[in-house]
Amino acid sequence: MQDQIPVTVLTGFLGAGKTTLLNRILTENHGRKFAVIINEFGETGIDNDLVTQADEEVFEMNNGCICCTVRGDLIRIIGGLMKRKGLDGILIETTGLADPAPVAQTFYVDADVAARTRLDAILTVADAVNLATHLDESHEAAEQIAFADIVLLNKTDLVDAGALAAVEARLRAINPTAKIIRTARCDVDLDQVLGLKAFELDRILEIEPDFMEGDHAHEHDDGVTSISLHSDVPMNPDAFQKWFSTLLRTQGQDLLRSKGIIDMAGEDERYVIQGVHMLMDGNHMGPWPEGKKRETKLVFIGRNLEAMNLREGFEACKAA
Ligand SMILES: Nc1nc2c(ncn2[C@@H]2O[C@H](COP(=O)(O)OP(=O)(O)OP(=O)(O)O)[C@@H](O)[C@H]2O)c(=O)[nH]1
Repeated sequence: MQDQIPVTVLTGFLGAGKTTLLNRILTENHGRKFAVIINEFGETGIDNDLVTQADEEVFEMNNGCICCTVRGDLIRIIGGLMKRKGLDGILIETTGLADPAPVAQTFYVDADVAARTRLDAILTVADAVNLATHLDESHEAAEQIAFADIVLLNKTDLVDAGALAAVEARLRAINPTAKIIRTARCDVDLDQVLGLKAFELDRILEIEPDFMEGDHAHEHDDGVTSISLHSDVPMNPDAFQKWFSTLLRTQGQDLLRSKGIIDMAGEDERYVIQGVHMLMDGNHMGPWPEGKKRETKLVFIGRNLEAMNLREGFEACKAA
């Protein structure tokens, strides 16, 4: 029998810090070789560009939610990876809106995948600032916590001790057994999150008795949609910053997540913009990769997006 490759499923609500953790894992000097599979919500993939391109191969799946339509793709990608030599592990980053159960199920119900891989742990990143709201508004957020073997209670730098204790109590009420690790920017020792042999089928069967029975029907929060915007014309930096920050300030409740790679007129480097509700981050990310054309890609995920005139606002930011 060949060694089974350990698989870590990395989940957590939109903007919690999954890509931040992934980058930490990929850049640490551990000498291990991982393959990374990323599933994003929204037709334009941004995370692939935001993940530090170490030696790892990154597979993107953008044409549907990993827990529904793309399971076939997932099985195919894993099937291809099985043929590789020297792979130490597979990391799967799910969309922030995924229910992790069907993803975990893939490692049991598909015979080939089950023979060659071992689900090591479901690792959930929780946003200490927004978790309570997400739990109130989205059942996926609760499922991500319920199924976790490990929870990184992240963004501890943004909340005070009382708020942190309250959110941890809420986590505990949903999942009494997961190990909870408090982090800022997912600063965790990798031995605490990888190679744990933490996933236990019995515990999952207690939460979801029909886990092993083929396709697992589940519903998504229909109110959440995404809009992807694209431009080959550079953006006017002042106009863009003003539009984006006003948007987050006024619509941040409904804008669950926004992120983009922006081609700012007159600037040599790529500009990465990130929003989680009203909080915004913007940074230069180095020069455009050789052979890659300069272009702007921006994705918004949230509720009531149609009413925000996103396309019109974006068009108005183009440099003349
Ligand atoms: N202040 C603070 N910001 C953080 C922390 N962790 C992540 N961020 C920021 O939060 C934003 C979202 O982080 P990501 O790692 O992209 O989150 P994600 O879960 O991958 O997001 P999606 O995949 O889009 O759902 C980025 O701007 C990060 O820099 C943290 O602990 N503290």
